Amino acid sequence: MDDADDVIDDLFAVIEDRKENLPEDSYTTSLFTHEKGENAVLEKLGEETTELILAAKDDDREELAHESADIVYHLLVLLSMKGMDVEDLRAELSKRR
Ligand SMILES: N=c1c2ncn([C@@H]3O[C@H](COP(=O)(O)OP(=O)(O)OP(=O)(O)O)[C@@H](O)[C@H]3O)c2ncn1[C@@H]1O[C@H](COP(=O)(O)O)[C@@H](O)[C@H]1O
Repeated sequence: MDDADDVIDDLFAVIEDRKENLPEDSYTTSLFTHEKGENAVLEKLGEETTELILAAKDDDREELAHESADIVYHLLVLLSMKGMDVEDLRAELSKRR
């Protein structure tokens, strides 16, 4: 795997590190410690999915890529919150091939 292939695994490792160490000035930490609990990340996923749909309707490929990345990041945070791993996602996708 080259650097680009590693990017999702690397991002998940950063998220796991934030969960364990809760550094200040980290957006990821703010999600793990949010007073709304997991609802904060669920709300973000809802908002960003709406933004993704609007970008698709506008045929705005740059915005579509931006919102896709926001969704993948927040999805990985959600998996981490649930004690799941990026491997669970990979396994589920592989099963469907
Ligand atoms: N991939 C992401 C990532 N994607 C989105 N976000 C944050 O998610 C929030 C998205 O919420 P909003 O859509 O409301 O954001 P916005 O600023 O209004 O932007 P728009 O979507 O409206 O353009 C923003 O604050 C983004 O900074 C992310 N924050 C962090 N990461 C990754 O996580 C790593 C660790 O980040 P920290 O935990 O902040 O150190 C970073 O190095 C990145 O690799």
